[in-house]
Amino acid sequence: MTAAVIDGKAFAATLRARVGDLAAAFEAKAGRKAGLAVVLVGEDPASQVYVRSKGKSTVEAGMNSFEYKLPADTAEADLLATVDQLNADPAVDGILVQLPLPKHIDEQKVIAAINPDKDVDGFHVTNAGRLAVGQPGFVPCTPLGCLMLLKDRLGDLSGLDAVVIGRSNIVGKPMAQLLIAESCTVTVAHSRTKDLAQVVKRADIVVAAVGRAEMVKGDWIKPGATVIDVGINRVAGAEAGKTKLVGDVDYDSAAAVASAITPVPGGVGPMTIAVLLRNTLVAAYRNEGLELAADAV
Ligand SMILES: Nc1nc2c(c(=O)[nH]1)N[C@@H](CN(C=O)c1ccc(C(=O)N[C@@H](CCC(=O)O)C(=O)O)cc1)CN2
Repeated sequence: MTAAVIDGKAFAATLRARVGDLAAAFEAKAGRKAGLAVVLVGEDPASQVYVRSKGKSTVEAGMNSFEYKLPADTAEADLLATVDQLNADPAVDGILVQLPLPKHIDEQKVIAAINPDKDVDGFHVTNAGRLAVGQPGFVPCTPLGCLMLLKDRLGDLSGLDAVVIGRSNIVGKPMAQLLIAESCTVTVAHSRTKDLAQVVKRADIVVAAVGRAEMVKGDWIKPGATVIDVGINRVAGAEAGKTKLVGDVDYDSAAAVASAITPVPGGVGPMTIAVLLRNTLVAAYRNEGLELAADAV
């Protein structure tokens, strides 16, 4: 079997276009644009790229982008003051603090300071709780993007066996919650899971979010399974001095067994920013008390 390639880049472009249409409708109804504030602390090169891309995509979708670039030695209290200021700003519907933060800043404290109704990253404990009990809130962008790709590919997920490899607050745990809500039978595996290969072999759906380059091998995959690779690992390329991006899944061996698989790059990654725009749009509608159909975006 050669797996179908799940084209996250194309899906994300369609989602961004839909958000753009609804952002225009929002502006017509509310008399203002939806707004996303992104805060970057420090000069991590990858974070700079992501933040630039978020700003550009936000503007392209017809929303306002507010960028705050703070030096790496910013005091935690000053970052918290910036978050407070954004919480109080009615032009700001969504707030995102780019992670990782410099080591001297307590990430959990900063996330806790964001108004949950502007927390378009879905990282606040209130939104984690809402997801766990099935209340409306914000769901972290990467796992929600994975779920959109899965539902687009498979339709109804109920009754399927799903294994999520990784238990982070940002991907693994919310991914498991989303799959439970879709009536999958969910196993959360991680670095200490015994017989990981055997656990993965049971799964109709594999979501790899473990952060280890090409760890999941093709002979771990059940024939016909759908494989979602969340990993983004930079490794040495074939040419001396060159690097390349690979996922957490050994793509070639997995693609020989799976029925469908996301590539890296071009799979889950582009969905993260598209879903961020979607969450910001939803925040704007909610903040203005405007109706947005549940299946609109
Ligand atoms: N506050 C947040 N911080 C971080 C998040 C997040 O969702 N919220 N996620 C990641 C980084 N991230 C967005 O911030 C992100 C990662 C990857 C991509 C992406 O499109 N990747 C491309 C490859 C890009 C490349 O060439 O390097 C792909 O996979 O095709 C977008 C956004 C950590 N921090």
